[in-house]
Amino acid sequence: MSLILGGGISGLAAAFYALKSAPKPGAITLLESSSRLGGWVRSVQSPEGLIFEKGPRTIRPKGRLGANTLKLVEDLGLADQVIPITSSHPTAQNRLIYVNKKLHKLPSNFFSLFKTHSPFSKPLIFSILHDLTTKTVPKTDESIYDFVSRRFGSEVADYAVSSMICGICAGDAKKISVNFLMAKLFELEQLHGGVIKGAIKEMMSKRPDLSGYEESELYRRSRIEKWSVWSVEGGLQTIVNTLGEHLSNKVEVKMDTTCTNLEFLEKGVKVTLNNDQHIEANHVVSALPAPKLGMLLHKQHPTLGNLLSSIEHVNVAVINLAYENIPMKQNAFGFLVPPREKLPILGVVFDSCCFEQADWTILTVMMGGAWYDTYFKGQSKEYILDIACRYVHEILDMPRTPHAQHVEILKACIPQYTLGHAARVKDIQGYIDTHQLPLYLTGSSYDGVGVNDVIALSKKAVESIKWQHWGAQAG
Ligand SMILES: Cc1cc2nc3c(=O)[nH]c(=O)nc-3n(C[C@H](O)[C@H](O)[C@H](O)COP(=O)(O)OP(=O)(O)OC[C@H]3O[C@@H](n4cnc5c(N)ncnc54)[C@H](O)[C@@H]3O)c2cc1C
Ligand SMILES: C=Cc1c2[nH]c(c1C)Cc1[nH]c(c(CCC(=O)O)c1C)Cc1[nH]c(c(C)c1CCC(=O)O)Cc1[nH]c(c(C)c1C=C)C2
Repeated sequence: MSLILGGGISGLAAAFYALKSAPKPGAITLLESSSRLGGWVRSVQSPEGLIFEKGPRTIRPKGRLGANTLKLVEDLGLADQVIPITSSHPTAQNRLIYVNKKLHKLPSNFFSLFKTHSPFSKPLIFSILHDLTTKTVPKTDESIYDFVSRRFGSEVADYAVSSMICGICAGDAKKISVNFLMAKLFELEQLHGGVIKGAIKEMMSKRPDLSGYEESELYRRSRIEKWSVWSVEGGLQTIVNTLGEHLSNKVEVKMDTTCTNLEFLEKGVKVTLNNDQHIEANHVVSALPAPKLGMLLHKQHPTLGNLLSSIEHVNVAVINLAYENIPMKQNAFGFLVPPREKLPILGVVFDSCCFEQADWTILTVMMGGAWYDTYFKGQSKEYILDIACRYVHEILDMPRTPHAQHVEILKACIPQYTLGHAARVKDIQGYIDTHQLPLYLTGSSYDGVGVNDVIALSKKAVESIKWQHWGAQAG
């Protein structure tokens, strides 16, 4: 029997691919501790009929991983429900940062590199020249902040990159490793002696390399129509629901079932459940956050348990605000607040600018992340809502009180790939390989925090399963 732990998008995708890869149909079981599937992918319907995204809201179509997710969505029969945002759409062009009590547009095209854009003190072309003329310092790892300061100068690090890190992992660029979120830039520097030099060389080969991934009709459409990001009708929860329907009758999905201990046997693995029952399986695919998996196997494998638990995750408060018949003055994806502004909000997504919902303006305020304890430790939801409303009023001139709202604190929802993360992940995989544990890892703790990353990792994990063991025992 093949066991999948966790019914978030990673676990569901793992089950989807396991159905394809398994040598014969049958015993795949998925355990989910809560009473719903999807994990952080959650679209809440408000009493007014509005959709509030609590977690992810847009997915990138580009590259191998983007193509892979579009293939999954097409295979699920959801192609007609995809809502694309093209690269000419205002939300793809306008990404804002809030500095010195003002909103500033980040440069979005080649020509804007030659002009001075506030809050930058000189045209960004000087930062590019800085990269072209700066020698490579051989390194194995450094913080994103230090890397960007070194190659492009401190303004780019403070305003553009520190904000981007907040807008992707709610993290502090001074602590996050360059090796993961900016792995590509770092690799270009180390391989070609500079980021821009490397990017130009790589641009010569125009067609994206999709090796290992299938191209779908939807991916071709995304390239022809130049999609920037996409979602689906009903919100991203639709993908989760459709995956759930696709798996029903083929995979045994056990809801409200928490795995409380994992014990590796001479052959296979014994799983303890919250009702004190046990399941034996040939192998386990973990689609749990690393620290949760760490706790489950700590008793038998403390070294592995400690390594998994050392991958830090942060809390994010997500506050959806809705205003009826009050249009916004700005048309943009949203704004981010660079950490040096020392404000209690990370950023605000202008959801209804991307995906209209009748006469409503819908905003999502995200707060906390790496600074959650600094601003919100022990605070109530009412306090958090009040802070969100106050800043939306001050910065965007929306009424002080919204017509509808939804507040939630997502505990330990985003992993932080801090310095040394790549080495930690290597040690984790090294331990699993050395001890020949029938354990396969997926989820956002290891190799990318976005939806595309985790779906692709689930595919890779399932494809690496030694199914012959499974075939021999499941017979
Ligand atoms: C606020 C926010 C905004 C985001 N925005 C974007 C975005 O715009 N675009 C994008 O691409 N990505 C975004 N992401 C990232 C994306 O949401 C994640 O990559 C993805 O949801 C991770 O899914 P997962 O299945 O790996 O983990 P999870 O969603 O954490 O799923 C794990 C599941 O395991 C279950 N579980 C836990 N412990 C046990 C146990 N012991 N036994 C059984 N089950 C257990 C949990 O209940 C959960 O359902 C965002 C994330 C957050 C938090
Ligand atoms: C303010 C907090 C956050 C906002 N979004 C997230 C947080 C923590 C989480 C998040 N956003 C994206 C991803 C996926 C990354 C990926 O690998 O695909 C995650 C985990 C998408 C994203 N959001 C922003 C950018 C630049 C990206 C990358 C993809 C893309 O280019 O679209 C910017 C951004 N995020 C937030 C805001 C307010 C914002 C910009 C104005 C919210």
